[in-house]
Amino acid sequence: MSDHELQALRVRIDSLDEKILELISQRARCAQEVGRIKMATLKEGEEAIFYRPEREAQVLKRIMELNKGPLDNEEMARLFREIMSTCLALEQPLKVAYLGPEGTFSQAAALKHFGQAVVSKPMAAIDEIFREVAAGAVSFGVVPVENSTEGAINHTLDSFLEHDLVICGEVELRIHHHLLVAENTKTEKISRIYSHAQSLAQCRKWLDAHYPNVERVAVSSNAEAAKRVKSEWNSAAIAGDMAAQLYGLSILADKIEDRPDNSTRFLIIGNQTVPATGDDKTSVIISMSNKPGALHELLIPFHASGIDLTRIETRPSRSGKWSYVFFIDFYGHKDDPLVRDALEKVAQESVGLKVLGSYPNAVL
Ligand SMILES: C=C(O[C@@H]1C=C(C(=O)O)C=C[C@H]1O)C(=O)O
Repeated sequence: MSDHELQALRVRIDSLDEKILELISQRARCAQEVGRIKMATLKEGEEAIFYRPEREAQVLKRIMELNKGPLDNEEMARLFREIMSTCLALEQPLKVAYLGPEGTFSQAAALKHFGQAVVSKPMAAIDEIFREVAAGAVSFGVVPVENSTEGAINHTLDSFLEHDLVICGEVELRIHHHLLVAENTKTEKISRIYSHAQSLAQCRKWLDAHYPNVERVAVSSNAEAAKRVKSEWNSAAIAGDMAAQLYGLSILADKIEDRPDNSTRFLIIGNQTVPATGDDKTSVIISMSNKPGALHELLIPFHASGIDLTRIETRPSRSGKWSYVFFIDFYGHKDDPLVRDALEKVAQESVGLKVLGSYPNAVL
C-alpha cells in the first residue's frame, strides 16, 4: 500500500471519528433527557429508577441483530455496553457491590454486566454483599451462583434464604485460571500454591499432573492469593488476568483450568422487579413437605405448562433436620400467563414458594 493510500484512509478515519463523536454526544443528550423526564414524572415519595435492565438487554440484542460485521456480535455489543454505561452514569452513576478484593472474577463480572462507568465496591464475603444491597448502600450486588465445573455456590443460595432481595439479571463469565508468580519467586522452588478453594478445585487435574507434591492453600479469594505471592519467594497463586495485572504478577502457565469451557454464572441482586423482555428467566425457591414423591409433584405443573427448567438445586432448609428447599430456574417471566398458572399450582402443592425474580436472559 502506498503512502498516499494510507494517508487517504487516515483522513477518512478522522472524518468517521468526528461523526461517531457527534452521534455518541447526541445519544448521551437523549439519555440525559430520559433522566430528566423520569425525574419530572416521579410521584410523591417515589424514587427515580434510572437503570432499566430490560431496556439495556433489548438495546444490546437489537445491536447484535443489526450488526453486519466485520466486528463480531459480542465485540460490537461490548462497545455499546460501554456507551450505555457511560450515558447512564450521566443520569446517575450506579454503585455495585461485588466479592472483593479488587481483581476478582466477581469484579470482572460486575464490569462485564454494567460496564466500566459503575462505581464498584469490594466486599469481604457474599453475605455482606446481600446486606449492603438490603441496606441501600449500593444499588446492586453481583454474586457467583454456579460454576460449570464445580457446581453450586452454596453461600449464595443460603443467603437468598435469609434476605428478601430480587434477582435483576445474570451474567456468565468464561473463567481462565493462570499460575502466577512474582518477580522474586524462585520458580523451581515453589512449595505452596494459593487460591480460592473453588479455583483449586477447577484446576485439580492440572495441579495433580504438574505440582503433585506442592501444598495447596485455600484463601478467601483469587485476588487475595495473588496479593500474598508478592511477598513470598517460594509460592505461586492461581488467579485470572485482572488479578495478574493488578498485582503485577507474571504468568508461569496460562489457562490451567481442567475444563476448557469453565464458566461461572453470576446473579445481579437488587430491589427492583424487572419487566418482561420476551427472553427472560425466573428463579424461585420452593419448600416441600417431606413426603415421598414431593419433588415429582412439584415438577408436574412446570411440565404440564411446557416450561423449560434450566436448573434445580437442593439445599437444607435450615428449619428442621433433613428438610430441604429447591432452587429452580426456568425460561419465562413471572408475568407470562403460562408461568403464572404453573406457579399458582406449585404454590398449592408446596409449603412455601418465593419468586426470587424474573430477569433478562444474559445477552453478553
Ligand atoms: C436511557 C435510559 O436509561 C438508561 C440508559 C440506557 C441507554 O443508554 O440506552 C438504557 C436504559 C437505562 O439503563 C432509558 O431508560 O431508556
